[in-house]
Amino acid sequence: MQWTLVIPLKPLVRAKSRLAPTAGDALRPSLALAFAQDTVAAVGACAAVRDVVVVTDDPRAERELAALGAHVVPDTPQAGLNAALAHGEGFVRSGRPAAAIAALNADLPALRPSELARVLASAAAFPRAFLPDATGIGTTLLAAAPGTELLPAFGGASRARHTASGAVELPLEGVHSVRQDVDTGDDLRAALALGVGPHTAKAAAGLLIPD
Ligand SMILES: Nc1nc2c(ncn2[C@@H]2O[C@H](COP(=O)(O)OP(=O)(O)OP(=O)(O)O)[C@@H](O)[C@H]2O)c(=O)[nH]1
Ligand SMILES: C=C(OP(=O)(O)O)C(=O)O
Repeated sequence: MQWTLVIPLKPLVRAKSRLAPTAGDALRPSLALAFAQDTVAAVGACAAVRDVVVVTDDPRAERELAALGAHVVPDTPQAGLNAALAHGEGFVRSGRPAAAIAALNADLPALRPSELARVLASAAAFPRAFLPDATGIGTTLLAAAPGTELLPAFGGASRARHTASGAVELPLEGVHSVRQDVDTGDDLRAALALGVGPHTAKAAAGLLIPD
């Protein structure tokens, strides 16, 4: 099965607010963009991915992510992450009603194409499936097979919400790079230890991240 990935991204000035103590307001937008660039580049290099749709209103992100091959769709006037994902899903399925769709966070700077391919291959066995984040509280990926609505319920404790909504939690080991989202300084340290992509490596080079 070939997948269309839908990746939501907030305007960069508002993104990654929980990284303020680590990055400060001057660096944070560039760091958020770097995470998204490394995420989109890894997704584009995954053999199981047909195409990538980014939902964002940010002009700088639009330019940089389109240069990596993403199709960029403006956000919906309806606020919030789940509205943005439903909007991206609607855009994709208005052209290809039978598309297999997976929503993926834009803050996965250590993402490896081979691990994403394993997750998507496993998701293909279910109508709706998801992968919990590294903390075990949230979600990094939610997949919907052809003919199934995505019904995204991201934000905060979304693992429990996705389970309650009937999505199957993928019981995978060894896919750390797909689970390691970066919200805090500790998350960034964990992602750097896994090995981040070139954009994040450059953007994070000047940061002092205590052990
Ligand atoms: N298009 C779009 N993307 C969103 C929106 N809200 C959150 N996102 C994206 O959804 C993913 C997870 O978001 P969060 O972790 O809640 O937000 P964040 O900006 O990454 O971090 P915080 O500011 O620390 O909450 C990230 O890729 C965000 O950029 C929204 O309203 N529209
Ligand atoms: C959006 C989510 O996560 P966070 O807010 O922790 O990035 C989520 O896990 O559903």
